[in-house]
Amino acid sequence: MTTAFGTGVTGPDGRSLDQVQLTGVSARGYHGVLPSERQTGQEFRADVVLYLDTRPAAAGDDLAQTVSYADVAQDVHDILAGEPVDLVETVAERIAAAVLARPQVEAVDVRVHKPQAPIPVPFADVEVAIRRDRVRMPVVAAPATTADSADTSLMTGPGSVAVSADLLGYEAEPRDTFPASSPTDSWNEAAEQARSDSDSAPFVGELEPQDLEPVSRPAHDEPAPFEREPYEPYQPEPAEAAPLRAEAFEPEPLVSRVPSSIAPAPVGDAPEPLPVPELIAPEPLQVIPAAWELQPEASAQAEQRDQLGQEPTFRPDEKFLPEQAFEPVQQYESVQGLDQRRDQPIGFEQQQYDQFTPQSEPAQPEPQPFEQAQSFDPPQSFEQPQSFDQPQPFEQAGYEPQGYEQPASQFEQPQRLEPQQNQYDQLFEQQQQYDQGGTETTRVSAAVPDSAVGQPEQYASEQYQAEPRDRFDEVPAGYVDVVIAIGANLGDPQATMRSAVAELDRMSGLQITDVSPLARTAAVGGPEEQPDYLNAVLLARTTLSARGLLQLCQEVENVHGRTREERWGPRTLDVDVITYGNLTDAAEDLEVPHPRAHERAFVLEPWSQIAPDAVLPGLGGGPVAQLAATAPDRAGIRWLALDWLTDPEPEQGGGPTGSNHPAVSDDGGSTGQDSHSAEMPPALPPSVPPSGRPPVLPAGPVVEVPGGGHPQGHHSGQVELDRQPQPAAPQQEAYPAAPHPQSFSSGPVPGGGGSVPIPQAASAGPFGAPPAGMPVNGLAVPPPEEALVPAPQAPIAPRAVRDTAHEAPAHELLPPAQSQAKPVFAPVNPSRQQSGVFPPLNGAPQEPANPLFAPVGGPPTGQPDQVPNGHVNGQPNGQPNGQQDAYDNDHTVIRVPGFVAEQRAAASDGPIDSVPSWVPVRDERGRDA
Ligand SMILES: Nc1ncnc2c1ncn2[C@@H]1O[C@H](COP(=O)(O)OP(=O)(O)OP(=O)(O)O)[C@@H](O)[C@H]1O
Ligand SMILES: Nc1nc2c(c(=O)[nH]1)N=C(CO)CN2
Repeated sequence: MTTAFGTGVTGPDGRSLDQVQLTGVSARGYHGVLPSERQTGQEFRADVVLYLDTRPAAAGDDLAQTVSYADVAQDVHDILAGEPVDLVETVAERIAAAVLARPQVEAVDVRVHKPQAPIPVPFADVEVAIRRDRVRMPVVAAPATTADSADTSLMTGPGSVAVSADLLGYEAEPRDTFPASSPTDSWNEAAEQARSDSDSAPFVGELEPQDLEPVSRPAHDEPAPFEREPYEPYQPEPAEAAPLRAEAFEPEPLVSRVPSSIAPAPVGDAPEPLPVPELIAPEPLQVIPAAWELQPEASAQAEQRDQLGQEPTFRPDEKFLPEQAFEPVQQYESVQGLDQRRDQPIGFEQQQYDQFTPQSEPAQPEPQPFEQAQSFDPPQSFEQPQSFDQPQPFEQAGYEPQGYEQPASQFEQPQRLEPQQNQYDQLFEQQQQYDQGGTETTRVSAAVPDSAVGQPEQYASEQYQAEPRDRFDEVPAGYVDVVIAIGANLGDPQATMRSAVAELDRMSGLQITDVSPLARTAAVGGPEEQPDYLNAVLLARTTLSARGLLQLCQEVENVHGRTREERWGPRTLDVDVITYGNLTDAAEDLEVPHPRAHERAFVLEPWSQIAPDAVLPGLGGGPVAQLAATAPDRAGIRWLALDWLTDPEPEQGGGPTGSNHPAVSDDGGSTGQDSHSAEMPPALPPSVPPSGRPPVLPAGPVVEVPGGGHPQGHHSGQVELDRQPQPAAPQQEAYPAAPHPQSFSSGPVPGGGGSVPIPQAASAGPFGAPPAGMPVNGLAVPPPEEALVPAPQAPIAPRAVRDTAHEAPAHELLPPAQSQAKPVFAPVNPSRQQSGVFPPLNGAPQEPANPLFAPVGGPPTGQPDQVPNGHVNGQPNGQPNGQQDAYDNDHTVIRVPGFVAEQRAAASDGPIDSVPSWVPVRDERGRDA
C-alpha cells in the first residue's frame, strides 16, 4: 500500500505524530533524462510533511527540539536546484534523506512536482510522492544539508541516513560545492543530543567528512553532459533480503525496526562497499509467502475452499510490496452474509471487526463453519461491486509507474473484472486525482515489484486484519458520533432509502440516532440527464472503526444493487460517510470528512435540518447550516419531506404515485431506468430487530408540535424519536463527539430541527410499514394518521435559506426541462390537499388558483409560471414528445413568494394514504424571504 500523502504516521508510542508541513518550495532544476532538460532546466516544486513529536519543542519553546522549517526549505530548494539526476524519484528520495538526517524526524512525506515535464500531450502535473521513515529509509543519501553542515555527527542520530549514504555508495558533496545554510547553535545542541541518543542506538554508524568523497556539481549555466550520475542505488545483500515477512508485517514500533538489509554497520565498523547497479533498486522482494503460511485461519479457509471446490479469491491485478500489503481489501460478504449477520446478537459484528486488531499470538487453525468461509469467499456468481469499490493499489491510486506494464494475462480474470467496471476504475482514479487538490496529477511510484503480482487477495486481507494500517482502522474505545449521507435516484429511491436506514440501524456497532427529512434534489455532477435524487442524512454513533463503517455502508449499497458505471452516475443507493467524530484524515479508500461534503447542499441541507448547529470539521468545513445556504447546488434542493419514514407506503405496484416501483418519469411511466431496476436484487426480506437490541417498549405516537415539526422554523416543532433509553455509552477519546448535536434520545432538537423516526422494516413486507403502534428499534410507530405531519400553516423561510441571498433563480440551476424521470413520491392523503398550500411568508394564505398548481406569489402576472420540473402553469413545458408530466396528475406545485414547494395532491390513479409534509426550502427567486 502506498500511504496517502500527509496522512497520519504513528509514533513509537502508538500515537499519531505531529506534522510540520512545508508546501510549494520551488526552484529551477536540471533533472531529467533528456538533454534538453539538463540544458535548460525547468520548474520543480516540492511539498514536505515532517512527522515528529513537537511537544518537547513546544514545552521549552525551543527551536533546537524541533526542526527549523526554514532549514528544511533551504535543503529542499537546494536539492531541487542542485545536482541534476535523471529521475524525479531520485529527487524525492534525496529530499527525504535530507529531512530524515534530522534525528527528530520520524518519518517524512515528500511530493515532488514536475509540471513542465516533457510530455507531448496536455497534462497538469507529474508528481512523485513518497513516504520514508526509520524503517523504510531512503535509498539514496542526503547531500550535505543544513542539518549536518554544523557537525556531521548530527547524522548519527537514531536511524540517521547519513551512514547509509556510504553504504549505498553515494558520494556526498563537499559543503563548499553544495550550498547549505549556516548551522545554528541550536543545531549544535541538537547534535549533542543526537550523539547522546546514539548511545542507545548501537546500529548507528558515524561518518566523518573525510569518509565522503566529494563530487562536483555542474553549474546550472554549464549543464552537465547527458550521462548517468554517479548515484548508486541501494543493493540489498541477498542474505538479508529474505526475511521479508518479518520486516514487512511485524507490527513493531516504528523506530525500533530498521531493515537489517539497510541497517548501518555498528559504530566503528568500516562499511562494506556494495555493488552498485545503475538505478535505484526496489525494496528487496523475495518469494511472498502464501496467505495460509502467514495466517493459520487463512490456511483453514483455504483448505475449506479446497474441500468445497471453491476457488480462492484472487485479486489478480494487485501488486504487493511488503509495506503495501496493508491495502484494505474488503472482507467480502455476500448478501447472504449480510442477512446472516443481521440476525446475529449484538457484538457479532464487533467480533468480525475485532479480527482487525493486532493479535499477539496467531490463532490456532480451526476449521471454520461454512457460513464464515462464505464471508471471505462469495460465490463466483455473485458479483461483488465491492471488488471495484476499493481502490486498487497502484492502478486506482495512480501509483502505477509510467510505462509499467503487466502482461495482460495477469490482469484478466473475466469473472471478476468486466470492462465496464475497469472503466469505472479509471474514472475512479481520475476522481481521486481530482481530489488531490483539484488538479489532475499523474503520480509515479518508485518501484513495483513484479513478484508482487497475482498474490491471493487473502494475503492482503489477512494482513489488513493483522495490523491496523492507519487511523481508519482504529477501533474506538467508545462510541463515535458519525454522520452518514444516503441518496438514491434509481429504482424505488424512497423505499430503498427507508430500507437502508433500517438496515444500517440494525447493524450492531452502529446506531442511528437521528434521521433528516428527505430532500428531493437535482442531480449534481455526472451525466446531464439523470433523475432527481432523494437525499437524507443520518446521525449515528458507532463503535466501528472508520473503515469498518465504510465497509458497512458499502455492504448496504451492494445489497441494493449498487453498481458503478460512471462517476456520479445514477445509482440505486449511495451511502457515504460524511464525518467520523472529528477525525480528519485521508487514505486511498476513505476520506473523512467526505471531501465534497462541504459543497453539497444535498448533504448539508438535510443535515442542518436535524443538527442546526452542526459544524463540519476539516478543511472547507464550518457551520453546516451556513455551508448549506451557500452551497453551489443549494437551488437544486426542491423540497423536503418530514414523514418519509413513518408514512405508510402504498401497496406495491400502486401506479405512479406509489413508491414501490421504479423511478417514475414525468409522464408517469417508467423511466429508462426500469431495466436497471429490473436487475436489482430482490428487496431484503422483512426481518426482525437483532436479538441483541434492547427490548423496545411501546411508546406514544410521534409527536408533532404545532407548526408541523419542520425544523425550518415555519414549523416550530419537532418529531420526537421516542426511543428506549440506552445505556450510556462511553465516548472514546481519540475522536471526541462531533460538534453537532446528536442527542441519542431525540428530545427537542435545538433550533426546532425536525427528526424523522427511524423506519420499521420489521413486519409489513419488504418496505411496508409495520402495524400501527408496533415499536421497532426503539421507536414508537404511530398509527398512520397520527404519524401525519400537518402541512405547515405559516411557513417562514428555512433558517439556512433566510440567511442566504441566492442570486440565481432556482430553475436556472435545475436540470433541463426534458428531464425524463422523477423519483418516487411519497403517498398523499387527500384530506391534506388544501393544507398543502403554503401561504406567502408575510401575508395571508392564498388559495390556489387551480387545484393542481397553486401559484401563490410567483412571477408577475402575465409571465409563465415556470416550475422546476418544466411546467408552465400546469402544462408540460418542454417535455419531449409532448409527454404529460406526472406532476399534472398528482402533484400540486405550491408557490410562495420566493419559495417553491411541491406537494402531492390527490391523484386519480393511485392509492392515497397519507400526506408527507413537503415543505418549501428554496428561495426560488434568489431573494431573502
Ligand atoms: N467518506 C467517504 N465515504 C464513502 N466513500 C468514500 C469516502 N471517502 C472515500 N471514499 C471512497 O470513494 C469510493 C467511491 O465512492 P462512491 O462510488 O460512493 O462515490 P460517489 O458517491 O459516486 O461519489 P462521491 O464520493 O463524490 O460521493 C468508495 O469506494 C470509497 O472507497
Ligand atoms: N443531488 C444529488 N447529486 C449527487 C448525489 C446525490 O446524492 N444527490 N451524489 C453524487 C455522488 O455521491 C453525485 N451527485
